[in-house]
Amino acid sequence: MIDSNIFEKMLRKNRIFKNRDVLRHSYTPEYLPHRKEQIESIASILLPALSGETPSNILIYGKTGTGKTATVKFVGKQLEEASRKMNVHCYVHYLNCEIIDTQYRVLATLAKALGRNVPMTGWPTDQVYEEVREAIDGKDQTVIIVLDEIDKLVKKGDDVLYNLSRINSELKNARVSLIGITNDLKFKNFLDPRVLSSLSEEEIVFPPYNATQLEDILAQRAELAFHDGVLDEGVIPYCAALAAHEHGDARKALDLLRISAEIAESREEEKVTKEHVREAVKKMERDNIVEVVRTLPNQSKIVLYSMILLHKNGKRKFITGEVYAVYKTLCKKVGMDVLTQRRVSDLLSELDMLGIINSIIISKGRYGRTREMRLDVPMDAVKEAILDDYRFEVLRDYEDRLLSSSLDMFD
Ligand SMILES: Nc1ncnc2c1ncn2[C@@H]1O[C@H](COP(=O)(O)OP(=O)(O)OP(=O)(O)O)[C@@H](O)[C@H]1O
Repeated sequence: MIDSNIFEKMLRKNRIFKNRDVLRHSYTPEYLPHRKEQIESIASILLPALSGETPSNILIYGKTGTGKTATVKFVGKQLEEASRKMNVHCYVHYLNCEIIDTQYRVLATLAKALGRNVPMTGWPTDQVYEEVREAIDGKDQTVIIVLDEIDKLVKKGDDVLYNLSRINSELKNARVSLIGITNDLKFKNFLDPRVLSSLSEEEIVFPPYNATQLEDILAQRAELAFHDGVLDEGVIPYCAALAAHEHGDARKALDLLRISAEIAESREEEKVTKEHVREAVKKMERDNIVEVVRTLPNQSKIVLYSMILLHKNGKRKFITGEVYAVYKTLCKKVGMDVLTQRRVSDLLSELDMLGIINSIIISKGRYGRTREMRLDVPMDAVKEAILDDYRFEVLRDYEDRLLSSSLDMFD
């Protein structure tokens, strides 16, 4: 029998997802359960925009995944819709300051959004600001500028916030209102007090979701994302409970649900079960640790790799001296400076704090104290993350030899 088309075959197997995109971070839902209060507060602050008045600036804060961005985008869309119907000019411009993170970029992005031809580098900042001011004041309009992750802008010491918070005094025809969003309240301490008082004319807090609220959010999204009857009964409550336990983060809850379903799909199973959720948790933890390992300084990577070799050699607990001996050999192999044992001990403390190793301090009576460590990571994934760095590639060939030579000394 001739095999049918590969895509058709794959599509037939895909019985889980009806629309995977609605579980992605980029999707803005049409309806936001449990954010009625926040939606109404923001809308009532912005309402004057529809009658040609200047809305107060708003500072919004709350932990990650509490729906700040989704809510502001939702209200912004509704405002633009209402203004179109009423024939008034209201526009919302959304900027993510994690990406657009300097005064110049903020102004140039705004200028472009307002139809001005400004290059993304090269002009004097004053000139770009002038373009923005002119473009805004070109007609009777209200422009709402949303600065998401506003703390990223402040940390770079930019005074764009100062300029934007004063722009209304230089406008004749138009009005500007700012909405700052952050999950880092400490950033207020770094803010110019004049900017702070202007920006926080109104403050709105987004509390974390509890498990029941997360269940509603997941259920609403699941209806769009999955074919009927695909989710086992306990799956949504389980994802919601796990995410509620970790700061009530809706993004985490949605990720858990999506990854659980992807695991079921990849195994060509017809239902998503709690077992898939448990595996999704492990996968997310593994991915997190691998991400942390990738960003470690090189010296820490070598220290960690030394422990992986010890572990591979059958050792489950090790002390600093043992790690140090392997570390020294590895440093020579990759041509890196050898740090003192004292420094390596500090690096071990850092790895402990990051949760990559587990260590306990053991008292040896009059011989002092020593640190006993165990590795607490998905070994192969972490090893690959370290060896991914081309400078450490060489260790791959040496692994077996290093194991037999450098560990002899502990026998
Ligand atoms: N009430 C809700 N109803 C439906 N989906 C929601 C709700 N709250 C959050 N979400 C979804 O959860 C995810 C995270 O939300 P959002 O990006 O708005 O959080 P945030 O508070 O801005 O987080 P961060 O501070 O990390 O940027 C998004 O996919 C969003 O669509």
